[in-house]
Amino acid sequence: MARVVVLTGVSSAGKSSLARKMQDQAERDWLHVTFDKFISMIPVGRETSPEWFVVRNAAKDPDVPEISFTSGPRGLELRQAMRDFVRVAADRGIDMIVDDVCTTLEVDDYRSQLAGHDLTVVRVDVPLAAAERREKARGDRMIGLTRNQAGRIHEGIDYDLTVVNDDGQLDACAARILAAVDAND
Ligand SMILES: Nc1ncnc2c1ncn2[C@@H]1O[C@H](COP(=O)(O)OP(=O)(O)OP(=O)(O)O)[C@@H](O)[C@H]1O
Repeated sequence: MARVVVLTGVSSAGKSSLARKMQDQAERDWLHVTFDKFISMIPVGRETSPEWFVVRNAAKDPDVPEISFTSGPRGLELRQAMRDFVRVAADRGIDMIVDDVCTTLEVDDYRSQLAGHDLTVVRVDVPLAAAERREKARGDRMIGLTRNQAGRIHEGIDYDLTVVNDDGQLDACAARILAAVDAND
């Protein structure tokens, strides 16, 4: 049985940062599996297309940028392939921290594929203002993606744990998740 922690939250919530912090803090070796790496395997410049991932202006107010990012047919297959990979690696006994932006569909699939493993699904929350500040500061993110995800991704999901990764809270959030996983042992 493997231990798998799925970190889900809006873009710039700090999922990757948290995963790396958990790796630093933990004594055991966790593999960090991130959707960013799967996207980076697509030929550069072709990531956004009707086939892979579709970017649309979703602004309700012209002064408030909002961008929707949805999967085309190959994007859906790639997302499924990432979850399949997580299942295969877990079956081989590899402990993983997975960072992904999940809706109910993805969380339900992780739960069904990882039945028999020790799975903890964590909502990585953050005040929208802090996430939007980070989104701007990063310089490599589409402005308005965080706001669009914040309005829809958490609906109907039953989380095992919620952490609020506000500014300065990275160490504490990582420690809290690791403690929750250890408590399952
Ligand atoms: N607790 C924190 N305090 C301050 N800055 C933070 C905190 N957590 C993350 N950040 C910063 O926020 C930015 C986004 O973090 P990160 O890449 O971890 O987010 P993410 O949720 O993985 O985003 P994406 O889904 O877009 O990949 C980074 O610049 C990171 O340094």
